[in-house]
Amino acid sequence: MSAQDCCEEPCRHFPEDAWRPEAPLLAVRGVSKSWGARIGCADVSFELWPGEVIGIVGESGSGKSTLLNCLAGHLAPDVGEILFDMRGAGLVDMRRMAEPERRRLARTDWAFVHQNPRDGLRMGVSAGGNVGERLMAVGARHYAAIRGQALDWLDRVEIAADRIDDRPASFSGGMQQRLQIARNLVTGPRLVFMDEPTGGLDVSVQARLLDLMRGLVRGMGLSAIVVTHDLAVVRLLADRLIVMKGGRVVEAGLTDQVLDDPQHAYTQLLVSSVLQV
Ligand SMILES: Nc1ncnc2c1ncn2[C@@H]1O[C@H](COP(=O)(O)OP(=O)(O)OP(=O)(O)O)[C@@H](O)[C@H]1O
Repeated sequence: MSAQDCCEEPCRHFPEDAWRPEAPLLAVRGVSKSWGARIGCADVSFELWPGEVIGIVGESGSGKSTLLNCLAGHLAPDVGEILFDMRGAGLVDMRRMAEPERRRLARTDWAFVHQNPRDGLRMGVSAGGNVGERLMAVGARHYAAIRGQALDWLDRVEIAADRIDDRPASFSGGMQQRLQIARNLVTGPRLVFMDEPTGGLDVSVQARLLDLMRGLVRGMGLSAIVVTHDLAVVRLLADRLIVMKGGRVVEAGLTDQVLDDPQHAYTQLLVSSVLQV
């Protein structure tokens, strides 16, 4: 498939300046991270393709967060390569990237949705400011345009326009999480990391958030890596699934295949422990 026959212009699956048919967006090769004798994650390899969502699942302590934090540059792996398809420069090893460049990526092409919205929002800044700030980080300067885009994004995440000047501390947990998503997606990042995005929310709030996230992910053709212990989240969001146990990948494949016909005993246990996925 080519950019021409993918979707309407501009095509987010195949951005013109980054179009390389054979290049994954992210290539992870043999990544390991330990704390002393304790394994965080061990020898993890996979590729993420443009427009693809990969879910990482496993029980508590299986290494999901360690891996995600290595991928997002929050932790330095002990060994292994994490290659990102930089615009115009091809796959670049993140370990060789200078810190300012990595920070610039985190503000522009990458986004990180934290489980706790307080970790991803500026609680002392208005909702509109939280969204606008990210736009300013990529060069937006025109106040009316920034406010207009912030309003548009608040609407997309179902936050009423009259809350634009309110601080997130006055929002419910679900609203805070939706605001964090708006802040992250407003600049159209090429890669989104999500750490338990629905964790800590009531079940009904989770369902609404998941529905919203699915619409945004599919509508924007986002590439994302979603860490969760909730199989319902990956069933709805992820094209492919990586199952971790004890820091290692024990099974990987298309989400429906892995969940409907799990091959590894641990995956079978995970799936059977959930009544309905
Ligand atoms: N900062 C740290 N110092 C020491 N050990 C750590 C640290 N962070 C994680 N670990 C260890 O690494 C292993 C993997 O932990 P990790 O948090 O990645 O698992 P997880 O699957 O994300 O768990 P959870 O779902 O509970 O967040 C665990 O044994 C954990 O104790």
